[in-house]
Amino acid sequence: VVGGSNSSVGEWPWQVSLHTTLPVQIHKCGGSIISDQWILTAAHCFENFPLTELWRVYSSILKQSEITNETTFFKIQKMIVHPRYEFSESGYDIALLKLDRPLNFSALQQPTCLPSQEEINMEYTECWVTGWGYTKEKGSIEDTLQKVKIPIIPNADCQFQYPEHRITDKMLCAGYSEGGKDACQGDSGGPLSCKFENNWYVVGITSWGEGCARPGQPGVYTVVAKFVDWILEQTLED
Ligand SMILES: COC(=O)Nc1ccc2c(c1)CCCCCCC[C@H](NC(=O)/C=C/c1cc(Cl)ccc1-n1cnnn1)c1nc-2c(Cl)[nH]1
Repeated sequence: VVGGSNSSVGEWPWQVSLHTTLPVQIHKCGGSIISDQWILTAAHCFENFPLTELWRVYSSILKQSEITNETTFFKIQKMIVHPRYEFSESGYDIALLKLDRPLNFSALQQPTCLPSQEEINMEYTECWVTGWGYTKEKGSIEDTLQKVKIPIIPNADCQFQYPEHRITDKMLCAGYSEGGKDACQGDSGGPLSCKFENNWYVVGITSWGEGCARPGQPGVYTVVAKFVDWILEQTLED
């Protein structure tokens, strides 16, 4: 996250850190708790790491330094990548992870709400992107979970800013025309969380952008509302 600040304990209790263990253990992506056994994240995180055995899910973490060999984690029982995903910039950048066991909700780990399916993206006026990603383009993973408030912008404006891309209705863009605040490498898969009538919703999944926090190059997010049917089909089936 570029231009953000440190989150406090329990501020984003649905945020998880997804690690792979080989060749060394490192943070790879963010994710969001949406039920006691399901994590919502980005499909692109698994492109070169499709084996569930290689992944660890850490919840109720504020600092990456809290993670040691003794820290408990969840294994992934099932990984569902959207069947129409090809690469981030063509959309459908969404995946579901079923945990090997249900997690117990607490102040530090609990689900966020899925948005309703109506097109109300523009009514969200309080949206934040969170993650342990870089704070500048050639950065490194942050220890403390970062947060930054970023406005959702109309897709028409976003399409003008990305003339070589097709910004679909299943993508949303968020950013400041002057840049300076954005997601960045290591944040993907994490939530764009919006507060609406005193509840928090995972409105977007951090997906891609041209550089980080550049003027006129907003971040592009998967519109979760467009996939609620798919999410329910995949998760309620179990
Ligand atoms: C010590 O541990 C580490 O350094 N870990 C570690 C450190 C970094 C990374 C990994 C692990 C995961 C790589 C593979 C999966 C994921 C591959 C793609 C992923 N993209 C993003 O997270 C965000 C993109 C992004 C999203 C928005 Cl909305 C706006 C601008 C964006 N950016 C444009 N340019 N940079 N950001 C990424 N993530 C990383 C890179 Cl490197 N790129």
